[in-house]
Amino acid sequence: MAAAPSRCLLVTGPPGVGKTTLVMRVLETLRSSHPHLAVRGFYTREVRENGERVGFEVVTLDGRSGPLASSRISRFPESVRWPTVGKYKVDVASLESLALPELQVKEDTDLFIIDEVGKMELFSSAFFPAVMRVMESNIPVLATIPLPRYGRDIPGVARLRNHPGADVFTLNTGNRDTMRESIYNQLSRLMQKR
Ligand SMILES: Nc1ncnc2c1ncn2[C@@H]1O[C@H](COP(=O)(O)OP(=O)(O)OP(=O)(O)O)[C@@H](O)[C@H]1O
Repeated sequence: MAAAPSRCLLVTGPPGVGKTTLVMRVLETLRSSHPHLAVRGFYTREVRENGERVGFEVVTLDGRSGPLASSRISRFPESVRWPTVGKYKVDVASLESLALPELQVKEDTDLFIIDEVGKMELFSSAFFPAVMRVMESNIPVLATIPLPRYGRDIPGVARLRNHPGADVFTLNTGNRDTMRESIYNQLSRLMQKR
């Protein structure tokens, strides 16, 4: 008998390699082949003004969005010490209000999408425990994580990468289309069992 496919699929790769694009395309294909899937989760996308990246936002899979981080100082009162990543200040409360409800483990969910578990998201002390509960549930999950920098993972990310139930897919521009097919096939098998 073939081994059961892993239930936690983690996509990693250098910045801009196409992790979010892969996740969204896999989701679109899954939704057309399995129209009744209950998918929950979120993805993050850039916010651009006049061609310049000025921040990131969180978008839930049911279409709600809010800020994740911004380089526009005016959004952030000086009186508060905001966590920062590079030039961006991170709006942890906004992330939590959108992402945490999406990560609640409910048995009527067929698939979780978590894009991404990165430095900004991990400023929320509630975020990583919520991701771990998803990883340890019996519900399939497709998540993105950053590559280690200078050979070191962000601490929470290392736990996900080394999770016994996880398959890690490392993207580069040469393999991202075949990776997408493998990930789709693996998730499709998992969806048939649900
Ligand atoms: N398979 C692909 N073929 C052609 N272009 C692609 C492909 N995947 C992604 N791209 C393009 O590469 C750019 C970056 O893609 P994407 O945002 O998905 O990368 P990412 O790895 O999620 O980035 P980040 O590390 O910033 O989160 C986008 O402009 C996207 O259209």
